[in-house]
Amino acid sequence: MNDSQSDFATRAIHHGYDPRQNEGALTPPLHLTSTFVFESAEVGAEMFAGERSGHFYSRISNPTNDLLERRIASLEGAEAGLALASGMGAITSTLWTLLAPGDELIIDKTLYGCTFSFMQHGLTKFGITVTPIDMTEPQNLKEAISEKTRVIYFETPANPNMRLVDIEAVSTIARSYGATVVVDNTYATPFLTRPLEFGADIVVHSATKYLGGHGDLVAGLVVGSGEMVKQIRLIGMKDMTGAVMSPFNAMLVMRGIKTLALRMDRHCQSAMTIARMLEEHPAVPEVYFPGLESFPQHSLAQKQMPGYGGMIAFELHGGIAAGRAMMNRLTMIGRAVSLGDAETLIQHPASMTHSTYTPEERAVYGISDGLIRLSVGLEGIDDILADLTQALPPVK
Ligand SMILES: CSC/C=C(/NCc1c(COP(=O)(O)O)cnc(C)c1O)C(=O)O
Repeated sequence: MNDSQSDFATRAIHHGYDPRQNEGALTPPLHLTSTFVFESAEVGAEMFAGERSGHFYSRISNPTNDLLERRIASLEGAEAGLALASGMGAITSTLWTLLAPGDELIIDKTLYGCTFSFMQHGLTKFGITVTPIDMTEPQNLKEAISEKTRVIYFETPANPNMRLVDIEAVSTIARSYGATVVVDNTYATPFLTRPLEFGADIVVHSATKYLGGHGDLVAGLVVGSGEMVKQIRLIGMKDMTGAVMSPFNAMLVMRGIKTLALRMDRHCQSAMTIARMLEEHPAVPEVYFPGLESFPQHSLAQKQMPGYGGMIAFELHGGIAAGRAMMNRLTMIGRAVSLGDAETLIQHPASMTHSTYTPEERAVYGISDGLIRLSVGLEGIDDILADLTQALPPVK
């Protein structure tokens, strides 16, 4: 861990909380309350009118959630944050706030399945033009963007095929048209990439993944400018989706974030080792991992995510039949969707997380039928390697 990462680790544990202001309690209090009592009727009216700050109903704000929001904002280098019920809650609350009929949303062609479905099969029903492009080539954005473009959205690395988007290049183009850049930073986390530092406007997370880090919650987060986050809170979350995070989950996400730096270091180390093993294995023709010199965007990875993360995608000779057989031979690694957990997990995007894409869409959007996705966990690296090696087709 370098100095800035050390500072990151400290803020992940301490930012925004002082035990001396909480009767010495080492950990923040959990405010399991739906509503808050007004000291007078007038104060209640002032709060609803936005003339007085404070909490009055947990669908709008809650003190436990508030601390998580300030902490994730600090880690992402943002003015403000917002806690939501799920990653999809974060994404939908954000886009319902930013978009209106007649607007255009330009997306990268590879997104998490439900995100793609919300956009391509959802927003389009409400008069919003959704334009998928290969955003790994900024020139494609220059050709696609127009005065109607309101939002540009992508994941980097993309779930599931690991493609990277040059945040700085895309943000520069977007800014010249006044379009808002929204980056889903679930795969990298702010430990590796802080998109706002490269010019993005908003970051969304499935906190279900690395931030919670223990497979025991579903949650989402948004960070951005104070004004932008206020709009997403009061329009998108409060009124359009209602996708609020329970204070209990906020407490669990804050507990997860305390060890994020440690866990990401280990995820990165183990994934690098496993990616190299897969690259050498004769049964594996393709491995997609930003840390490999053979990765097409390796130099962009070095600029944008110096630790390369814990996610790997690969293919086997023999396609999905060989992939399924391999997955079914695993004994420790779990056959499960989701990612970023202590447990190593493996799954088949085409029939699982990305089954919302039609086969034709998958072919266009870079999700091959044989692709396998691996979320490298925190088990002993020798045990992960041993399980993978015994499950892969034997080396003749
Ligand atoms: C049913 S598949 C399990 C979920 C998976 N992904 C979720 C996800 C979301 C949405 O986040 P939630 O709403 O917290 O699940 C947003 N953004 C990204 C990059 C994601 O990967 C998955 O296994 O790829």
